[in-house]
Amino acid sequence: MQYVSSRGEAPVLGFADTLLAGLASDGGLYVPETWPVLSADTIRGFAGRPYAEVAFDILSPFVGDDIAAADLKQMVEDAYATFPHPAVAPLVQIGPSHFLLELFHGPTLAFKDVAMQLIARLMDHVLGQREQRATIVGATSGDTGGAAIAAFAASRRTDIFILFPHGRVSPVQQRQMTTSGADNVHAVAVDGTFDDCQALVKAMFNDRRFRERVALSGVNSINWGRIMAQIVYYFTAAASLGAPDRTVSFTVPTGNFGDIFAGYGAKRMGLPVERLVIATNENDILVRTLDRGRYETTGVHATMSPSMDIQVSSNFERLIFEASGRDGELVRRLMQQLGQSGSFTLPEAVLAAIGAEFDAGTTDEPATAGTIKRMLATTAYLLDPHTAVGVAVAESRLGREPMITLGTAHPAKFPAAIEKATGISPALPPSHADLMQKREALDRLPNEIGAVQDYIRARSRAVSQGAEA
Ligand SMILES: Cc1ncc(COP(=O)(O)O)c(C=O)c1O
Ligand SMILES: N[C@@H](CCOP(=O)(O)O)C(=O)O
Repeated sequence: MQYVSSRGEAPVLGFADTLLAGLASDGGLYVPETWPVLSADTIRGFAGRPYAEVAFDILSPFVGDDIAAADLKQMVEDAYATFPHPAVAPLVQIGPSHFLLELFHGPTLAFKDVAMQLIARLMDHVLGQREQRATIVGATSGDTGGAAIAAFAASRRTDIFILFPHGRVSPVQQRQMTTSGADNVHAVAVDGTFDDCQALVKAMFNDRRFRERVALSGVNSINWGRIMAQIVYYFTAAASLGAPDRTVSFTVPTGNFGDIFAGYGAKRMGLPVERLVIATNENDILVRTLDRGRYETTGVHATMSPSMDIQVSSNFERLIFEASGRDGELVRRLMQQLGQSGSFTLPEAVLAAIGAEFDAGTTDEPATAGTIKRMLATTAYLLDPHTAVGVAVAESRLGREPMITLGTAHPAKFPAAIEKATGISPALPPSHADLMQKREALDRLPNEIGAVQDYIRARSRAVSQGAEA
């Protein structure tokens, strides 16, 4: 399988190079040159099979010959063995035709573990084959960072630098990033928002000299490996409800648009999906864009679902590329306008193509808290605030087909918000029992690219070893 950039100017790469590249050299995001399509019989056959087996079948065409099948199989099995739940991503019924896909049974209690546990293994494998080291950078609004650190702390070939917005992540999220004790892990609190952290990461990728010097790689959902791994659970969930003989819809709590783009990918691969519903908190840029065709950043609001406090939704670029018939020149122009003025307007045909596949809805803070409280009272199910945004939006869009809302985090990651909504303070699972007692290690940096690059240059072993093992 080959991968092309959404901006059309970067070299076409194979899977292993795409995985290590993170962002394309023209600033675009990689997508597969063609979407593999699975037959109805293949999809039907996923029902009831172990998650790791289904994952191997779905991921194999994306990986192609770059990794031997036996190695890929082993890495997939090892990745999902870290999930204590036997189903990995179980489905729970919360209404007559409404289901929750619980994606938070991994090591850091968030859906990010599903992809991160796998791509850490894939990257170490590829780096090992090449006898190289890499410097991983990531921006996080809370969950990506913890999941990446948990997955890469055991890596022998990477140093990982995670930038998070100072004071804007929950205490549990912060401690998941600052207490690993691993010497290849660097947690950095930046004086800024998540969007600032993400802009710093993209600026580092766009600085060719720096990128080459430190052998830069990324683990945000700008990396195709993340999206690829997240496609799998759309298939397992839908197949368990009767797909392909029954159509389903998905509602996805959305920030950076990676998770819902994976749902779009599943649809392109043949999964019968009626609607993909984007659910946002008060940071509703995507809802406004689908309504009016104008993508316009307005400044970020802090909410009780902090991991979705995002304005620049990176993976929307991948969708524009697809919805425009893969017009890299258009994507380049729109992204340039976004950089210059903080906004762009979608051509009507592109907006119509997006509207044909996606719905979007937003919910405010009182409604999110009300949903957590009501769900607890009526079903004894405790939602985390991000999942609650999804449930609130999904409830206004239930149709004849089953609706699957993605449960993206465990409520115990956000105890203050849950306690405020319900009066209950959820306990962390036993795997996290000593988290709040562990010693923290972090550094604080200004929102300045020079300061961040100096920090990384001084600590990356890819630099001191000339990007070689
Ligand atoms: C708990 C939680 N829910 C939802 C999201 C939004 O997912 P995405 O950024 O892929 O749209 C995130 C962050 O990405 C998250 O951490
Ligand atoms: N919500 C995310 C933001 C980064 O998203 P990613 O999926 O692109 O890594 C987080 O929790 O950090």
